[in-house]
Amino acid sequence: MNAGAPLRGLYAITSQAVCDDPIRLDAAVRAAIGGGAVLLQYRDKLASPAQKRANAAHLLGICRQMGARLIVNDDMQLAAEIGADGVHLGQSDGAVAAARALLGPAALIGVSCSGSLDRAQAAQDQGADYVAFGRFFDSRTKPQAPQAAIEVLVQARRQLRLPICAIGGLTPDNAAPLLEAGASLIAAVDGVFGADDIAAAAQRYARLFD
Ligand SMILES: Cc1ncc(COP(=O)(O)OP(=O)(O)O)c(N)n1
Ligand SMILES: Cc1ncsc1CCOP(=O)(O)O
Ligand SMILES: [Mg+2]
Repeated sequence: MNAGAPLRGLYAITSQAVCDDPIRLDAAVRAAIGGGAVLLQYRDKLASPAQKRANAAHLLGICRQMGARLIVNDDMQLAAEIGADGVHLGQSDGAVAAARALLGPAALIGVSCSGSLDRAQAAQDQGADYVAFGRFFDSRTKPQAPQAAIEVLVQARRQLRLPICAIGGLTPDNAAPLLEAGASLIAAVDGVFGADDIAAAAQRYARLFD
């Protein structure tokens, strides 16, 4: 995916299990991008700062080689240090303005909005590049995340100009209505990285965008 290409397609987010083993991480991410993921998020809640830096830099190399873009979860400093394409910010991960000042005008800054249009409007006003809503379904990765209703996507599409990402329990079999409702990015952890055949799983999501 070229810098500046529309934010549309499969957004694969690393699972903790793949992050915990650098060799497995390499193979899994290559399979996900090979299968069609256009964005990769490095989400790793357990590694040491040094290991995270090494993993993130390694993933950036894979993304550059394979034509995907790398977003770092939570940590704008790490995104800046390795020259990632962007950062994903939840409610306690720092401000959009701070990330913009650190990462520059070309960086992709995503913001979690759960089910809140007000948060999404604020994120857009502050200069975010995409907003993420969810979880929409049961999620093995984050079962305690608050549930959002599909209708929020319809309203967000009407109200906002930013690309909309849907997340939370999304599979190739349940994601189509979310695209119809207004999402242009489908984010998945377990559906991609929990699959026996990661490339085939990614391909199934990617076909939703044909
Ligand atoms: C694409 C995308 N959407 C939402 C999230 C969740 O972010 P956050 O609320 O900060 O929770 P953690 O992922 O940090 O546990 C995300 N990471 N990516
Ligand atoms: C990080 C996050 N934020 C809301 S749901 C979720 C987890 C998504 O993972 P999965 O695709 O496995 O449900
Ligand atoms: Mg976060």
